[in-house]
Amino acid sequence: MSILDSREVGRALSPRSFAVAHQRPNNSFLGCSRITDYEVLGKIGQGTFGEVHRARSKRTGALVALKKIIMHNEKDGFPITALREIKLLKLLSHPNILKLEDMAVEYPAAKITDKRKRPIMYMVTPYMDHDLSGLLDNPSVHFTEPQIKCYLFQLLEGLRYLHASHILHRDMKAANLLINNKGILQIADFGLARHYEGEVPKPHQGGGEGRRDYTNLVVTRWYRPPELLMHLKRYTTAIDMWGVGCVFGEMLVGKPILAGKSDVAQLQIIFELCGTPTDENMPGWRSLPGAEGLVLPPKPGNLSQRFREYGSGAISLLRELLKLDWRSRINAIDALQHPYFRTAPFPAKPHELPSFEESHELDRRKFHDRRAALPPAPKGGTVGRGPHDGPNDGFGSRNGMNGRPGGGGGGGGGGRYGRNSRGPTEERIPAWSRDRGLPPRPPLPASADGSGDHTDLYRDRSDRAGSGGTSGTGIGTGIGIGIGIVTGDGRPWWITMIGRGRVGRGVVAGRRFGSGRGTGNGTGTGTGIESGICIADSDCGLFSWCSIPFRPPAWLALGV
Ligand SMILES: Nc1ncnc2c1ncn2[C@@H]1O[C@H](COP(=O)(O)OP(=O)(O)OP(=O)(O)O)[C@@H](O)[C@H]1O
Repeated sequence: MSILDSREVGRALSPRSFAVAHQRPNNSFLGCSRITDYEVLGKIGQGTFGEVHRARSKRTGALVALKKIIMHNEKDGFPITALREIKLLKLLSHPNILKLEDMAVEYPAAKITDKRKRPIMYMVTPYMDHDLSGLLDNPSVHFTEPQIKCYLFQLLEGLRYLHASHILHRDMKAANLLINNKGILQIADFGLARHYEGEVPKPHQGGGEGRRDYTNLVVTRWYRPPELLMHLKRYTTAIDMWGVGCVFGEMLVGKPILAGKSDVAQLQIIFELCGTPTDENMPGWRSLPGAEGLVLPPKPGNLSQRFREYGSGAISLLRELLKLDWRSRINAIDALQHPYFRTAPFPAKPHELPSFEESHELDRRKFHDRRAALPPAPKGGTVGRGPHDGPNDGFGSRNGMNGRPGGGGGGGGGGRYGRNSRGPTEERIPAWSRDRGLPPRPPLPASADGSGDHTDLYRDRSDRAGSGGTSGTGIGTGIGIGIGIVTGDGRPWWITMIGRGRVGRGVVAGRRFGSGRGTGNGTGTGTGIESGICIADSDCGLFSWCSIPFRPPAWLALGV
């Protein structure tokens, strides 16, 4: 059965079969390069994750973005959230999803004085000229309706693909939507994404019912739907659709439409816009844990009033996206069919859109002073902006590239990929919010609460924080020998290595040598030897699996 067939019947694929069914073409992922294969041109983002740099591939001349994976505490090993982001991105292939093209490794300097022992890994993606949040902050940029429709349509196309592929993004927001000067929009930042085990959305059926519990500590507050704010754990793809509604409204008015300063305030302003919950517009809301003690006199929302200047089509779609009832909230399939896209003015074609001055989170600072009315900065201070990265700085002075001045700037400790600079319930403000007043991400849970979301990010982070549980992730160097199966067309092709490791399956980067021979279109055997670094997720068992392409130059593969 093809992946499409399985989507149609809505069967929840296991993560492994999902991965197998989504295997990207071999030539779409370079493998693992050295950082010196790229010429670093400058920093474009500094978030909680660390840094994003603009760079040029010395091999192809193409502009790329390098996202550094920070390891705040080397003992914790390679962040599991980064592992998941890499694994998911490597599997996905859609024009509206940011493509992971390569991984780049920066090895520590040989000098004895260099305390850094571990290599630094960078995710390599195509360079995009803007993120939507930065673009909206640029006072010289004014979106037209055809332009908004064009971006929104692409966003929905990307999300339809993600949801049909059983993936929840869980951090839908303007800052995570990248746009280039060819008018293409791509969904980025899969650090909170995860495999979704419920049924995939079907036409005219909204988001449907959830099948299992996940943590509700996801989604940046201003884009967080009411069911999450009221602690629903059995949520669905509808949580991303709420975020689309917030982004749509933001494109219309030019700034975030639901900028709550606390979770309680967030619910309040949602109810002002969408009306207070009732048994009709949000069935079952009273039994949500977060609804306890809420006394809400029925009150209609002011959405039509607030958005009246944008016309009935926009209001109607916005209303569908911002439905309090997550079960009947419109899904991406139906949103793409909404009359809004079929009435004049029609969506622009991407190539018709104007190009703009680059707008990234660091560029945003230059717009700050020019901006008349910024939304107020949310509470929370700059928590999460942890200590200096120290040995994990990257682009070390030995290669003379980019030269982060004296290691200054803090490197964004304690972000999604780290944990040590904020308390378990603290929230933090990403770097970009300093300029635009964007909200903190969800707080870490006080404890792993056994919600059943065993593979969840926060759950894993709290495990790593020492509450027991698994032994964490690891990174190590080693050499391995494996035998495996070769599939292909008679020529050496793929071999799946099974090797014993200190850590479980995960990212393996290094040089591999091997040989194998397939029989026709069937299978065969092969042997191989690998050396390099292995970054893995220790809750996955003792054995490491890696598929090794023998066709150069791809010699990195992610285990699934
Ligand atoms: N491929 C890219 N091209 C251009 N800019 C990029 C690219 N990837 C990321 N950026 C810039 O870096 C910023 C942060 O990237 P990303 O969202 O992936 O990291 P993050 O750690 O998840 O950030 P945060 O947690 O602070 O939202 C983006 O908002 C964008 O401005």
